[in-house]
Amino acid sequence: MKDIVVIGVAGGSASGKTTVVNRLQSSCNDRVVLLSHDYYYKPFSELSPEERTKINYDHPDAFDTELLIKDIRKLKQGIAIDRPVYSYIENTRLKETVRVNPAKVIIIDGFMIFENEKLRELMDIKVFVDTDADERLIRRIKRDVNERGRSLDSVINQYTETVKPMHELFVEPYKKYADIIIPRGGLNDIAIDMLVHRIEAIVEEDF
Ligand SMILES: Nc1ncnc2c1ncn2[C@@H]1O[C@H](COP(=O)(O)OP(=O)(O)O)[C@@H](O)[C@H]1O
Ligand SMILES: Nc1ccn([C@@H]2O[C@H](COP(=O)(O)O)[C@@H](O)[C@H]2O)c(=O)n1
Repeated sequence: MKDIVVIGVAGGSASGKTTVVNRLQSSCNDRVVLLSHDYYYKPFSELSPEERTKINYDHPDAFDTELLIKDIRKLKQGIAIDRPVYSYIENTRLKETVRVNPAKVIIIDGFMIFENEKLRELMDIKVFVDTDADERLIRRIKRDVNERGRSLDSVINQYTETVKPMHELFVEPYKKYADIIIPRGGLNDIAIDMLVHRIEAIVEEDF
């Protein structure tokens, strides 16, 4: 039996990670499972909803990365997990969980997944989705206003106060660990096709 392969997909907020991962998943169907670092945001349930809007969500302390590491290790041992479900609208974890069964390829996505050494060491292939900051900001404004229930002012304040400075501390410096860098994000067909072929080759091997 071949080892399970873990692929990490990092890159700044709104760089196109989800778009890349969805395209990888749809080419490889149920042979690939996805765990997003964002599922593992701490619930901060001891704080009021108002207090939770003020948290720095771009700092490593906002995540329960130890739980993600434990869950990846279980999947690698062939054990199913129940992963958390996170709401960006309520800024907390929901009560339900989602069962994730082991698969030959595990994709981990998250803007700062290369920052944590223990997490990084679990990854066999590291991909960084690289998109200019101005494009990421425009995409983030549209997404957070349309999908995450945020006001324009709150998105701009959060970006200048935490997202941008934390990106410079915890995302950009760790790009050097990537094996593959995808410029321009989710619409880079050539880079995504190459990755899909690599993953297809892995899942076609004898299990
Ligand atoms: N190449 C692109 N051009 C324009 N918009 C894009 C592109 N790639 C992604 N988007 C949009 O930008 C937003 C963020 O993309 P997403 O894939 O969710 O990024 P991430 O997972 O890195 O935060 C989404 O609303 C998505 O539809
Ligand atoms: N309650 C939360 C939790 C996270 N965020 C922001 O989400 C960004 C990460 O998601 P991407 O899909 O953009 O990688 C991160 O930059 C956090 O600022 C939030 O706004 N609220």
